[in-house]
Amino acid sequence: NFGTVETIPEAFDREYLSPVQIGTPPQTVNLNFDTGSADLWVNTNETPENQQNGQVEYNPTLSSTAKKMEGATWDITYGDGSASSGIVYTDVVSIGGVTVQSQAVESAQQVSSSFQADAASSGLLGLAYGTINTVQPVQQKTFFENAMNDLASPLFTVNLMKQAAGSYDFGYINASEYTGEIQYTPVDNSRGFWGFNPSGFQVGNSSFNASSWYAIADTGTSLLLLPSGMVDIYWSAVSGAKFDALQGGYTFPCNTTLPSFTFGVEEYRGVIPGHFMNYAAITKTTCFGGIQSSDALGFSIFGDVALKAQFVVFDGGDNTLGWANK
Ligand SMILES: O=C(NNC1=NCCC1)c1ccc(Br)cc1
Repeated sequence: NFGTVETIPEAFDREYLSPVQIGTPPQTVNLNFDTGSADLWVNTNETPENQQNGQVEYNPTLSSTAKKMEGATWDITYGDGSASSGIVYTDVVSIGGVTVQSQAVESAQQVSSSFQADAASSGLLGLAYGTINTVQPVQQKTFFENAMNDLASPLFTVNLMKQAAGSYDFGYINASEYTGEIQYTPVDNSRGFWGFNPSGFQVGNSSFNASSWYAIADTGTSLLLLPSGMVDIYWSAVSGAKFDALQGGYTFPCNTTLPSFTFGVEEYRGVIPGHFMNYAAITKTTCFGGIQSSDALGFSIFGDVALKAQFVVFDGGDNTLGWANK
């Protein structure tokens, strides 16, 4: 079978939320689909009231198919320092018509401040490899891994949009969502991520700089995080741009016209329009850049700033990533 679900951007395209049905009768919660992690966790009736801000909850006691996973716990810390932890149930989970009968659904008994403040998001749905799922003592599979063998094709596609509804498709490739040919490239999943080797980059219409490095495709990270050498070259082309230690990255005058950023995947060239690199206004006149350094993280992240300019196939059958413009 196959299915599709819409994904809606929050302010500044900071994150994208998609409706997920959990339990019997189905309870719908909006979750942040995250190809950079592998836990499906939700705010529930067990999440302390003082750690919530109106989020919609999943209540396993109201689901006839919910089963507590005795003795199981989870505890996750994300790359931005946010964290959550709790206990585990299994229940029926459906996304866009694709159903997994017994999915590990992790109930949050503790969530950190950024999750507490995010009223629209009821939790995260991990789409990385289950080798980095945090459930103990028995590690659990992701929704995609549980669904994969029943899907028409063992893949999902990500079509994020700038300030507009996009979609996650499971089990099929919708040719109307991209232009040109899809460039497939091998995935290095040794760290549990959808890792790949970009082949270089280009700022605006200048020459292409061939270079091979390691990066991950991560829908859960908002920005495009690259080695500082590339980031410095990009922002050196923007008059008035500067590294602002107080803001923790490059800022630039909001009225500047920004150059595009092109990345290579083998011979393919993915183009990110210049205005996608304006992440958010800090003041009326100063804006925060969407391309920032990944040096502190250890490797590059193609987050939403890059992904919303692309159609990306996450193929769990042959462990490849497919890239196309749109
Ligand atoms: O945590 C990561 N991605 N997902 C999310 N971030 C914030 C909430 C969800 C992440 C993954 C790999 C690396 Br390297 C850095 C960060």
